[in-house]
Amino acid sequence: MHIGIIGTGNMGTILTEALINGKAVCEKNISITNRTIEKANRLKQMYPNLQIETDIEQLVEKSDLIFLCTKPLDIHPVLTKIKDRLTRDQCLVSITSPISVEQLETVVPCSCVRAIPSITNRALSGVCLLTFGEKCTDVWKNVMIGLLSHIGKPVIIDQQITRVASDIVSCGPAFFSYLLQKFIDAAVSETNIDKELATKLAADMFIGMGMLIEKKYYTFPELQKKVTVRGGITGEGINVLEESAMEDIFRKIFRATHNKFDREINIIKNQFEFHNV
Ligand SMILES: NC(=O)C1=CN([C@@H]2O[C@H](COP(=O)(O)OP(=O)(O)OC[C@H]3O[C@@H](n4cnc5c(N)ncnc54)[C@H](OP(=O)(O)O)[C@@H]3O)[C@@H](O)[C@H]2O)C=CC1
Ligand SMILES: O=C(O)[C@@H]1CCC=N1
Repeated sequence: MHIGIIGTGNMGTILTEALINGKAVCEKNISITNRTIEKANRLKQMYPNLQIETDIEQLVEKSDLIFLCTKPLDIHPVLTKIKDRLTRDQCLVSITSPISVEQLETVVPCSCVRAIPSITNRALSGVCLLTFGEKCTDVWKNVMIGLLSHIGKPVIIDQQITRVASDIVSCGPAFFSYLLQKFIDAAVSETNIDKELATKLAADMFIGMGMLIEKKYYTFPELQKKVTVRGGITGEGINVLEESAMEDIFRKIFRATHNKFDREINIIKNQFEFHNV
């Protein structure tokens, strides 16, 4: 199987690296292209057996499975360019949330999949969210599940929970590293610890906590209960969190991402409706 990757920005690069490092596919069986071709060339310096294609249509013709890794508004123009090169036997995968598999299916004749990755997939960990198009064949469904199992846990989701699932899986690493950064900064400004040590301690704590969850030793509530000794010090900190309207903050985050999502969906709807006129 030959894989084509359109767009080697942030996520296209991470996906390529993860597929190679996770031994999902050999370097030589991946072709990459990018609007600014230097970016694709940089990736080839790391993985010399990758194939570079300057012509997007040629990349599509030689690939069985094509990942579209551009930003949402760049997807429709790319689809318009490649649709006549795609055949029923191929499979097209979009990695962005505001474009549905149904929309992809209105433009291209092949199997369509949406696979929303997470930066955690770079460490061959975390979740990759999958939604299959109506016309996606069982063969391609199995290929996708098998392939993504090399870089994380594929989880099939319903279209209607796309945004919230993506908030948790894909935006989550940004949200929680932001909070961790604030935790470290406060430790440094309130005490005598230096930033380097505070960062190392916090990172190792986070990794350790992840292992506890992975090994299913504790659930999140159990973890809190075990650490919060009655009348002890952790409880003082938890009291501060409880008084800080944390729930409100997270509700606001989900509202903000969903509002942005709705705005993007409207712009994209116009692109696709115009196409189908
Ligand atoms: N960041 C994340 O954690 C996640 C991102 N996503 C999704 O991934 C997608 C990409 O995001 P991200 O990688 O951060 O964005 P980037 O801007 O880093 O990458 C997009 C790339 O697409 C290239 N591109 C645009 N148009 C074309 C074209 N016509 N032909 C070839 N290449 C093209 C751009 O080229 P150029 O260099 O010229 O700009 C750029 O390198 C988004 O839709 C996002 O929603 C999904 C899950 C997680
Ligand atoms: O399309 C998405 O939902 C992803 C999540 C992080 C950035 N983009």
